Amino acid sequence: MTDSNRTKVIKALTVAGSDSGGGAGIQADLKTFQELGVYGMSALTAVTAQNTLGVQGVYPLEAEAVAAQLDSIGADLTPDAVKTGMLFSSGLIRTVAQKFRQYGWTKLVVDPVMVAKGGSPLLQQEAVQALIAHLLPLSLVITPNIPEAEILTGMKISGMADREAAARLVHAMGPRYVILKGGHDEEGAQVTDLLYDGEQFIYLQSPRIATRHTHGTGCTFSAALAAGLALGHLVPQAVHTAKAFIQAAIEDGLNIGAGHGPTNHFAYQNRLRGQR
Ligand SMILES: Nc1ncnc2c1ncn2[C@@H]1O[C@H](COP(=O)(O)OP(=O)(O)O)[C@@H](O)[C@H]1O
Ligand SMILES: Cc1ncc(COP(=O)(O)OP(=O)(O)O)c(N)n1
Repeated sequence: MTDSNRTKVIKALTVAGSDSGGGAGIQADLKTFQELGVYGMSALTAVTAQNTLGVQGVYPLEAEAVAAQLDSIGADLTPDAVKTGMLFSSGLIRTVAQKFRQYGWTKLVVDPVMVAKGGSPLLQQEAVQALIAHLLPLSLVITPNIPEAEILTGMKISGMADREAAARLVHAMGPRYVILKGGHDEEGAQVTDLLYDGEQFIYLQSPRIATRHTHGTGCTFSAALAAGLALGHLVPQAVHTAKAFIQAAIEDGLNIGAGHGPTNHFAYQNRLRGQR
């Protein structure tokens, strides 16, 4: 293939932590990008020692190292969309936000990762204000789960009316779209993710899957969303694909390790290929 007849390569960037177990973080994001036909790039914020049993260690990188990775990408490889995951500290959040402004990366999905499933903190408490002040105003979409929305808004969420109220409050912090994910609401046979654009609510429902193999669901969902945006889809369309991607990935979850196994990043494409 010559340089001139190459088709355009769609690229997405994840700014997140590494999960040594491969189910969440950078690893989940890159697998998801690849499965959706998007070239994946990464800027690492932290290394975690992690497996299906939990998080055994968290080792954040220096802000200088994160800035250098973003500069290397910014100087050469413009991403078509960007997502953030684990950012750990207010210093890293300020650095990342400053680089996003510098390079004009506005197709931005913020997954406000705070705590891993086993309870280990992935964002320092004092960094929540930095997230609100520096990153939310830059974001196109934010994808909190229910506990994250409670921390961002300071309100207790119980029931759909509370979720709508919380989505309004988060929207007022700057993102153009809020997706308040419903995985932590264990009521009922359906899981409902709420999409709010500042005017109307869209309810994305899917059957609740009874499984403990849900490690990395939030990372995978937000990465699928970023991949869709990179491909040029509008937010409502990209959310539908992300929901289908995560549904398939949870349904075919991987029973590896002794704890919460990861979702199956192959599942969505396997189904499209008729291999299940
Ligand atoms: N048991 C489940 N069955 C079906 N979908 C689920 C289940 N748990 C989570 N999801 C989906 O996975 C995505 C992540 O949800 P959630 O668990 O709320 O976030 P997080 O992984 O960030 O804690 C959402 O799209 C949600 O609807
Ligand atoms: C390195 C790293 N980043 C993010 C997470 C949290 O991932 P999430 O998709 O919310 O999945 P669970 O932790 O809830 O399984 C993580 N664990 N590690």
